[in-house]
Amino acid sequence: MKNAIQVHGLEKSYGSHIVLRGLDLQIETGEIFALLGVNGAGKTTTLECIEGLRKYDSGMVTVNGKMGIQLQSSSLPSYIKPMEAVKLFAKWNKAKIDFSMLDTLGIKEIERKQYIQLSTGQKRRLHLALALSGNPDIIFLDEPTAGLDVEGRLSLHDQIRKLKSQGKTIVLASHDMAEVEALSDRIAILNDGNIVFCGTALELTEKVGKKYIVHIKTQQGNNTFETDNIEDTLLSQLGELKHKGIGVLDIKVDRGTLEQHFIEMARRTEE
Ligand SMILES: Nc1ncnc2c1ncn2[C@@H]1O[C@H](COP(=O)(O)OP(=O)(O)OP(=O)(O)O)[C@@H](O)[C@H]1O
Repeated sequence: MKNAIQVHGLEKSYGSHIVLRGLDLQIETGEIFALLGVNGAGKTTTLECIEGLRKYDSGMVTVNGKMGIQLQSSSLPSYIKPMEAVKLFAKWNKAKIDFSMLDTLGIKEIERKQYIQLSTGQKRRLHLALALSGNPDIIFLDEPTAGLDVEGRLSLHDQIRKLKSQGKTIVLASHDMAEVEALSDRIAILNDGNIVFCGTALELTEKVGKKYIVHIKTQQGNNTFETDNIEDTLLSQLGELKHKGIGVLDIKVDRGTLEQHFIEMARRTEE
C-alpha cells in the first residue's frame, strides 16, 4: 500500500535557529502515527510543513490523500456559533454536512453557544468536527486532548479509533505519553532536528527498556529490583524467600513506561 505521507530530507530554520535538520519520515495509510518530542523540538513545525501551512527550506513532502487539519485554540471568530462554522467549512469543502458525525462529537448540545463561550473540550470537539467536514483521508491532530478532563479525553480517543476503523490515517503530536501509548500504532521521536526513533511502542521498549522491573510483595514488605534475566533472577529470589519461610503475596513484572523510555531515548541522543 502507498504511504499516506512521505517526508525526505526536510530542513527548516527560523532565521539562524535550525529546527529540522534533514528529517525523514514515512507514515503508512490507515495508521495512527504519533510525533513525540520535548517542548520546542519541532513537532508543530513538522506537521505544518507536511500540511502545506509552512514553507520549508529544502527536502520533499508527498501527501497521498485529502487532509483534514484540527485548528489550534481560538482560531475562529469569537461570536461564530458552532453550526455556522460547520456550514461554512462544509461550503468551503464542497461537502455535505455529516450530521451523525456531529452527533457523536456532541455539536448539537453546544449549537446555541458562541465560540467564545465554549469550554476547551467543546472547542476541541468543534475543531475536530471542522477538520472532518471535508471527509479527509489524513487527519492531523496537534495536542488533541490537552486541557480535557478524563471523560473528554476518553471520548476523543474513541472518536480517533473510530476514524482509524474507517481507514483514515491519523497523525498526532502529543505530550501525553499515556495517550500516545493507548492510541498509536507507531511513534516517532523528534530530537535535535531529527527523528531518533521510529517504530512501535514495543520496539521502543526493546530498544531502550531492556530491563525488567520486578516487584515482589512479601509478608515482610516490598522488594523491587531490575534484571535483564527474568527467569533466573525470579527463580533465585523466590527460592531464597521460600528457603527463609517468607510468604509471597504478589508479584508484578513490567518493562517501564513509554514516558521512561522516551526520557531514556532523549538522554541517549544527547550524550
Ligand atoms: N514562527 C516562528 N518563528 C520563529 N521561531 C519559531 C516559530 N515557530 C516556532 N519557532 C521555534 O521553533 C522551535 C520549534 O517549535 P515548534 O512549535 O515546532 O515545536 P514543538 O515541538 O511543536 O513545541 P511544543 O511541544 O512546545 O508545542 C522552537 O524553538 C520555537 O521557538
